[in-house]
Amino acid sequence: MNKMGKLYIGTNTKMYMNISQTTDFLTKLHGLTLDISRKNMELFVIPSYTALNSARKSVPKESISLGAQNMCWEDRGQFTGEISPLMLKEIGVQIVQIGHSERRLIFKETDVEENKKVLCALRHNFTPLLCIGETIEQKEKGISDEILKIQIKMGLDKVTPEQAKNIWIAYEPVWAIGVDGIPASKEYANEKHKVIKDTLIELFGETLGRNIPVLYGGSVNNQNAADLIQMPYIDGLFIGRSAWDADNFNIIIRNVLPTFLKKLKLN
Ligand SMILES: O=C[C@H](O)COP(=O)(O)O
Repeated sequence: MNKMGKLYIGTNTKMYMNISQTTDFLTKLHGLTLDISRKNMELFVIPSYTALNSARKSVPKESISLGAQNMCWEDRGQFTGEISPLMLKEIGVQIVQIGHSERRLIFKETDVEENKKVLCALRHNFTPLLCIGETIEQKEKGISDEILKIQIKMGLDKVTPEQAKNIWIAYEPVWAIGVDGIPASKEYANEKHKVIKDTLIELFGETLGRNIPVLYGGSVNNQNAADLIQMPYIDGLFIGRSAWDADNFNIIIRNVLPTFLKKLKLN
């Protein structure tokens, strides 16, 4: 577990919410969670690009951190259709999601490209949320651990220990994500989180490596959220569908937080 004592919990709204849906969602979520101290919780939402500017104005950044779903690794230039770090800076985005499996699989992004984005995000003082995870084929071949290690080592290539303090990792097994996903068992997820932590420790040393937050994502819901968070190597949850209704997200947060705080006390 990370030693920062914070529950990391957030959602990526993928390509589902327009501007008003996003601001309504954020405003409601902010109101519902006002009484929860942010000392113990980092709450974040990653909306569509078009909604980001209005989203930032709709809720205080101290309440809900905002992230972009992707970012170009160059500041400016001939990159039609891309969004630069400077454009995200202008809006006041804090997090940049990098390498979601939908980017890797549908848009054929590679570990080398994810690494360029990670380095660029760090250069601009964003928190890169690097997403990693094995496909079902890789799992069945028994190479999940190797895949995770490659995605971490390639994705974080040339990241200095100082920069590593600002990184978050999301472990999202591809077979667990979305409408056809099967949630990973808490034991399986915990085992893979340990592989990830061990790899981070190998790269950045015991203290730094251990303190990089590793979040689990993939069919998290009201039923499995608290079970997942009680596991020693799971620092947070990265949720899709179950978090897109603010009331439901609030229920998940309130289910998870006491379990997380209890785990903190035991450590
Ligand atoms: O970015 C979030 C993940 O893809 C998880 O989505 P899901 O909870 O709908 O499976």
